[in-house]
Amino acid sequence: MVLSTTLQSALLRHQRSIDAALRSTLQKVAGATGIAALDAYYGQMQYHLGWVDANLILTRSNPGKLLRPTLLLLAYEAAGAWELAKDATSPESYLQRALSAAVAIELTHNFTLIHDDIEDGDTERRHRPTLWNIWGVPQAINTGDGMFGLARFALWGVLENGVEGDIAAHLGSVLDRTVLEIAEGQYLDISFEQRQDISVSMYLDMIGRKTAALMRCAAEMGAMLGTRDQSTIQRLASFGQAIGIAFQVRDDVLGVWATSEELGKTQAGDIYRRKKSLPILHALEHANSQDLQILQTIYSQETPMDSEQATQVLAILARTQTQAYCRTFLQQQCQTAYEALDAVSDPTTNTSLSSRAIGDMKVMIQFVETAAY
Ligand SMILES: CC(C)=CCC/C(C)=C/COP(=O)(O)OP(=O)(O)O
Repeated sequence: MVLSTTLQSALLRHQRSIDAALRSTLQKVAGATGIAALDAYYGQMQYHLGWVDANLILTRSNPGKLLRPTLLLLAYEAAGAWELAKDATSPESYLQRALSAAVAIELTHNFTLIHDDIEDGDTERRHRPTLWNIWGVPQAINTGDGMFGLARFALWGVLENGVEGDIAAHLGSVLDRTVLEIAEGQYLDISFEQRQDISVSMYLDMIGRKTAALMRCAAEMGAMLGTRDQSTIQRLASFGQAIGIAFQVRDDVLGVWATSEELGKTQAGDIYRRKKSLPILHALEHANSQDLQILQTIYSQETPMDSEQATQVLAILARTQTQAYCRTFLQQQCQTAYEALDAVSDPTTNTSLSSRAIGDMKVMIQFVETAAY
């Protein structure tokens, strides 16, 4: 994903704190094992996170976007971390309350990616060999499991950082429920590959679980750490859900219509891969009988799609006005996200900290929205 400079600066603000908290969480657990034979186990986690190379040698780190934990910290600020910030001893010390939850979110995300790469048989992620590709499937499954355990373990760090017991327990239940939802989404996604009867609404439900649930969870957990006001928590959770769906649909739109320069990969790549993403599902629902037959024939073949077939598919997408549908849908999600944030903004009580966080979250929406024009 190529990020705009405004989005980059919004993401950058918390990147260093999240990165440091992630590293110290992993180091604490790895350092406590007492046996050198386990260094390579935690080394695999570090490899997946981009900190070391395949020989477990420190590498010039290219930290991921840390989008989800940043979302958690922004929701925390937006929801009322300012109350704590007022008494904070240093400008950033109020963040401490939320950092363990931010780490838990990022580790949860990465454990699902480790397992996803195995399930999809993907040999590369972020331009590097995947974990299973280097260390084999059994060890990669185990490292993914360990990272899930570490994510849950990390969350309880909130108890050492002033978070009340009832809130900590609730955070745990929201995170666990979300992992279940992500796995439900993944189940649906995999099962859809074998089916020809997937509707747009089934697809939207699936991405709501697989992709948006963790963004909603991040925003909801951040809000829960910042306030006890249920309507604020719900609004930020809705924002997370809407932007999560929008991120996925943006990906779907770019996967079909972005130019190669915009995408950095093959144009219409999702068509060539026969990916059942939103555009194709919309076209299947709206094509006339002749076009439907062409689509079904092309999509049921096992042989690689050639450029003539891809052109035919693109022509059907044009006849079904699928691009306009996707763009309108994307705009609607962005609108929902903006409205949720506006409902959180209260000019009479908001401080500069929460206004800045809301501003940064709006930058995220603007970034997603650009694919709608
Ligand atoms: C329970 C599990 C394993 C869930 C996987 C969740 C997930 C978001 C996978 C990545 O999705 P993707 O396949 O659409 O993205 P990518 O292109 O990054 O693989």
